[in-house]
Amino acid sequence: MGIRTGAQYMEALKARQPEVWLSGRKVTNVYEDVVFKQPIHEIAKLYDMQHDPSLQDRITHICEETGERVNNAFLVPKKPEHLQARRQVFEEFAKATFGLMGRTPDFLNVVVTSLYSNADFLAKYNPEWAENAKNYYRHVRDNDLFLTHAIINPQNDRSKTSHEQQDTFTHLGAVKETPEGLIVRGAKMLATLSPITDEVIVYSFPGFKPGDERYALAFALPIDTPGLRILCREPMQDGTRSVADHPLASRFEEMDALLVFNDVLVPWDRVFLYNNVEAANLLYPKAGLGQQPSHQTGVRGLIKLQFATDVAIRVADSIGVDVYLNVQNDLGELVQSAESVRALLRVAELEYETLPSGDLVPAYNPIETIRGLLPTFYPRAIEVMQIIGAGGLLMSPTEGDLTNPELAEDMERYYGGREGISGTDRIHLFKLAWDLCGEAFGQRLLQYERYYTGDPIRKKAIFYNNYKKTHSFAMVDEALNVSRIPGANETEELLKR
Ligand SMILES: Cc1cc2nc3c(=O)[nH]c(=O)nc-3n(C[C@H](O)[C@H](O)[C@H](O)COP(=O)(O)OP(=O)(O)OC[C@H]3O[C@@H](n4cnc5c(N)ncnc54)[C@H](O)[C@@H]3O)c2cc1C
Ligand SMILES: Nc1c(O)cccc1C(=O)O
Repeated sequence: MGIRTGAQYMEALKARQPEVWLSGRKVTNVYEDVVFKQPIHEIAKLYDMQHDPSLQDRITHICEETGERVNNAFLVPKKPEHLQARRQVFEEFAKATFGLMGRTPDFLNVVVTSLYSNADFLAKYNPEWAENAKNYYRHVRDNDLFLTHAIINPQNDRSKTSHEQQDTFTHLGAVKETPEGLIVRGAKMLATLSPITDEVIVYSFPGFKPGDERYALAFALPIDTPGLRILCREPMQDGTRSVADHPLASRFEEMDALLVFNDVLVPWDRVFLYNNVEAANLLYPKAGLGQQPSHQTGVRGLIKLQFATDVAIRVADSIGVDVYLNVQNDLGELVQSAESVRALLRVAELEYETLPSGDLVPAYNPIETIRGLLPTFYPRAIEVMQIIGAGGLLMSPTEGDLTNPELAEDMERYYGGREGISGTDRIHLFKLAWDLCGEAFGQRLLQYERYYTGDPIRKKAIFYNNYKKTHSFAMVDEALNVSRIPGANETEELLKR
């Protein structure tokens, strides 16, 4: 089939009935549910972009294996232009959502592509796992599927490993093997957008200990597989808030969910890893599951940071406060943050690494540096927006007030900004800013940037340890050697005199 349209994506949603729980009710029709309607629409637009003649060649390509047109997220980069092609789809999808939707289809499609291109890693442990991963990639690519993922154990007792939790099956683990496949039980989080996806892929960040064998798992399933329960967090939008009052929150909310597997059958051909602590711990670093998606997260994160920066600048300008040095200083800092990320991304792509397989990946140090910086750059952008908008952020009336003729004069006189900014302009701008920096929606976006890539502190520690292991420290050695040149100390003595 190759690239789907938005309508085809929505048809697939309508045909499915996953077990979704939301605010104490079982959702009987995901497609028609008010909470999911708008996000479904936003995802459908991305699928339609693949058919837009002005974008198609930028974000899709003809698959060598099938001759069909597929998304660039499925491209295995073999030359620098492929890396650029992949970036183009990340960029276009992120621009269409202002970088606010982190788990658009391109994100996990890169993860699956990475599993495919690193299938040799799996083959070392079990050739069937490698074949399964490769076939799964083809299935996702050729049907243009939208995946969610759940790679984190629920936060029960983080000081204990999976097999040490009070209940054997709190964390997702294998119960038994059957001729058809594995039976799995327990929970995983934090499956963003899961109710409106086609399939789920489950694997883990490293951290397994001996004894955790049953939890060392990786597999994929259709989202409506019997026994798979999706427990949504409280929605931030009820689907009825207007686009005028909440221009971002009403459109881009990504539902997060806990997945509970109640003795779910995973067919053997969907198992990518099982019962092997070493393989599970090495999967993320050795199968490119960090370095390849980080290209998508870097591009998307940059666009989100640029958007927040631009909103902060427009807020400051609208009320004439960017004539002040302190405000210019804060806004200059945000622009420099965004420029730093933009430069790092460029370096990561230009100084790409070539793997032994011949595949190209963005350079590790700069791409990983982006991941280390975004968890502080983005919250800072939001803080600056709050500081500059100050009390005005809490003064916005509603669309109802704006459209009531009796209030029209007040709206223009008291809500207008500096000369040239009407009351209506300023109200709309401040509502946009409040969605980002005040609403629960905006707080989730901030939490996302802090944690989407795992614990930022442990991630930075891993980065440092890698750096230390691979860096030569030649300058320090050179400086030490010079000071040991015979007679060097005598020269110093002479110079002192
Ligand atoms: C909005 C959002 C969307 C997300 N979407 C997804 C998704 O779609 N799929 C998915 O799988 N995951 C998703 N994640 C989950 C994300 O991967 C995790 O939040 C992240 O890995 C951190 O894990 P945790 O939340 O369990 O925090 P924890 O690991 O429980 O950490 C909690 C705190 O304890 C500290 N801590 C915990 N353990 C240690 C330790 N061993 N050493 C030192 N300090 C420790 C941490 O520093 C942190 O401050 C999402 C997260 C967010 C916030
Ligand atoms: N955050 C990630 C995720 O959820 C899956 C795969 C990779 C990452 C990452 O940031 O490296």
